[in-house]
Amino acid sequence: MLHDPNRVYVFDTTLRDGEQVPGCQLTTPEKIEIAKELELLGVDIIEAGFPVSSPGDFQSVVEISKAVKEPTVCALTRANKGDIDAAVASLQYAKRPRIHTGIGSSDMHIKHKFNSTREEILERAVEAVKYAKKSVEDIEFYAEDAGRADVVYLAQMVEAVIAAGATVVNIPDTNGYCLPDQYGSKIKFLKENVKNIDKAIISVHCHNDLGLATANSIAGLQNGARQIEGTINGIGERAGNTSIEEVVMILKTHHTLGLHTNIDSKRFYELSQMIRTQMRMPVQPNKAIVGANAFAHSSGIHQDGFLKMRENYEIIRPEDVGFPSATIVLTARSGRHALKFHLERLGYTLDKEELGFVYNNFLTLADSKLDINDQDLQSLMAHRLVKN
Ligand SMILES: CC(=O)SCCNC(=O)CCNC(=O)[C@H](O)C(C)(C)COP(=O)(O)OP(=O)(O)OC[C@H]1O[C@@H](n2cnc3c(N)ncnc32)[C@H](O)[C@@H]1OP(=O)(O)O
Ligand SMILES: CC(C)C(=O)C(=O)O
Repeated sequence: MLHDPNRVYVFDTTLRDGEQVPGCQLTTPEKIEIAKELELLGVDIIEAGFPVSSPGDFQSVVEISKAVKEPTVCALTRANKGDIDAAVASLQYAKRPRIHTGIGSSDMHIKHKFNSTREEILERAVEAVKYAKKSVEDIEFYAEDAGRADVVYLAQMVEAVIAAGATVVNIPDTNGYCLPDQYGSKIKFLKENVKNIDKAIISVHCHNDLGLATANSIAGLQNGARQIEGTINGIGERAGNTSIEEVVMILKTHHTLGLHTNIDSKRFYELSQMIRTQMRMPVQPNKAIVGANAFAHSSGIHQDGFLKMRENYEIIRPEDVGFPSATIVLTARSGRHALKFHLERLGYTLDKEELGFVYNNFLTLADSKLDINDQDLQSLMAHRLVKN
């Protein structure tokens, strides 16, 4: 069913799973602004909300459906008619509507959330897909907590929902439990044992409770999944979701994987800043790809290597993700090459002896001051050794 077997579809859930984060709730106009940016980024699917959850979320899905043209607009539901009816109504203006319905698939959820049995849950899953299919062609089914589900039962569920009309089957590691090889093996098993699997796309939706969301998503893609679900900045329930910028840049960096997306990665940094501001959720400075220090070189050995050839210490070019530029930060761990670089930038050319003198003064200052700025350098130069 896929035209290009190496194309990975990007499903953004910043406005749904991301927005579940305490303090990150957005107004409809804010969501529309973000949705338009996601469209420019090139995401294939925008999960716009959970329409039954509140009148505001319902209206957001309506307005996002009107505001974007290219991406599929998706609405989340539980496996019941009321949720699905609300989703159908909210998607009435979407050019490409998708309903994302599903139910728990692990014995933990079946017994302790639903007080039910595998058989009953399988029936509810199939009924929900069939019901949604009456109104919308594109149906994604999520097998919640698939990371902890018995793989044989999971395969039965996946086969049944595809037969009922699901076009995408989402295998979420809802609790961020799996190791990459376990998650990859689960996807491989489904690919090899579900007899109608070629009629649907397998999607990966991973959480970051053990810091493995991105690694697990990649393992899923390596084993046959072709849709990845995630958020900008990795925000999401608890420890967050897979970070879209990480997955996209992994695929771009590792050509041997042979996979590609439609994402314009040069937009990542700006969008990350926008999400940070609008959702009031700071980005950790060491966050891969978009963190403030992602391209900051601060120790002498690295700075020297970077100045000789940037690829010594950069596997991604900042411009490829729209990051303003790499920086050489002067600290007490910097060496003479970094100091010389900054002094030359300010117009000073020093010989070895002069540089050594200024460097010693620089170290004394840097031991007591965290951030050495241009003004500090000017002041150090005012006291430099002047040769006769
Ligand atoms: C895996 C995910 O769904 S991630 C998305 C999580 N996002 C959210 O929960 C945000 C939106 N949620 C909400 O606004 C509310 O929880 C609502 C409107 C959906 C439901 O609210 P309430 O009716 O008050 O129920 P509450 O949230 O307390 O409990 C959830 C109910 O849904 C049931 N449920 C949970 N998941 C599913 C599912 N996938 N399919 C069918 N029923 C489900 C639970 O068993 C429980 O039912 P019960 O009352 O018979 O025990
Ligand atoms: C709705 C589903 C896909 C989800 O968010 C999860 O399982 O984590």
